[in-house]
Amino acid sequence: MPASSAAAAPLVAVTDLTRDYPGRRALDRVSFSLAAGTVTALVGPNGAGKTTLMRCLAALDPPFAGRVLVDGLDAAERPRDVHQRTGFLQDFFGLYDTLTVAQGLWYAAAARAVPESEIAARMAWAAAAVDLSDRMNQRAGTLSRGLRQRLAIAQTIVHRPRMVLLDEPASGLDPESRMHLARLLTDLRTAHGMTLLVSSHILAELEDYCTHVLILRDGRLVRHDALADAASAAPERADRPPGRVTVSFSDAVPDAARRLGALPGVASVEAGPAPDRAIMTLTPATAGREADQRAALLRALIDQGLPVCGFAPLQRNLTDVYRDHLRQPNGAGTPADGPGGVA
Ligand SMILES: Nc1ncnc2c1ncn2[C@@H]1O[C@H](COP(=O)(O)OP(=O)(O)OP(=O)(O)O)[C@@H](O)[C@H]1O
Repeated sequence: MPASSAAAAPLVAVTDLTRDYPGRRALDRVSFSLAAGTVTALVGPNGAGKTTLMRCLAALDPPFAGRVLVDGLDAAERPRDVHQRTGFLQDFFGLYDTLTVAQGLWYAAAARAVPESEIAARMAWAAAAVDLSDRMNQRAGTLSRGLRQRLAIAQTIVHRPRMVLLDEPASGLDPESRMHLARLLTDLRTAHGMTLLVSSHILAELEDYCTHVLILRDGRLVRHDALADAASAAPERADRPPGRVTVSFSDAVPDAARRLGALPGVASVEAGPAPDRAIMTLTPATAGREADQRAALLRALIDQGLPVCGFAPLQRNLTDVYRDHLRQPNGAGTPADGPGGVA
């Protein structure tokens, strides 16, 4: 269990959650918990069950079997209480086109039982969070696709929920708005203590703000880890991905690919992105000997008289972790509730 999640009490506890649609099992005995104050990337191929899981957590769909607890409340028994603690941005969200931004925010806050005396302050906060403060009087139906998305996010968080579920929140946003969204989600966690579950097919984007990753495949949970642990814990198997290092030189190195490729322990060399930089893929090392292998390579670079000014192992990122799991038969990775799981 990652140390980072050990101390915090779980805000969400899911046990053996199973959900069927006619003729199809969408979730199959899914168990995990989300520590308060974490941001979890929910990833998996199309049809893996991500939206179904979010709907069950949001107490919109009752489980066929199993249990969902949010803040200690059973979602099947107390759905309205769970609604008040939850903000859910669905992938196909609806807005009332004839309402202005302010009216939409007021309606969302009132529907989530925010006391009337607090609604104006919450509306101002949510509008500022998504950079819509100057459009309070514009009708939703006249907003662009990206602005509608931002309004929907503001409506999702206006009641300051403890748990926020966002299904593809970045779709339709321009690059600047996506960066803004990443900052907002980080802020919701760090400044407001919210717990977030975010699905997206753009893994690089999730990496900017997620602390954990949860991988679903065919309705089953195949991995749930703290992101740093998931990225460093390559599974012990024959096709374990080799290590990579990035090396910078203070001057361009002539004939770099040949010279670097001839060094001991180097399997291949990618030039660039600049002429004074290279990415080197190492030959497979015995588990636990990767650091020795890198030390030997650094010594060899210096012995060759190469002007090394930077040398760093390339971290495996979320994309690598995900690709790893897709390569395994039936997507079987570290069991979600095994040693690598998050409690
Ligand atoms: N209303 C429904 N009736 C029948 N089957 C459904 C229904 N909703 C979802 N399913 C099926 O349940 C499975 C899980 O669907 P879900 O929408 O949860 O997947 P997802 O991971 O969110 O997919 P995507 O990435 O494409 O949005 C899929 O096989 C889907 O076809």
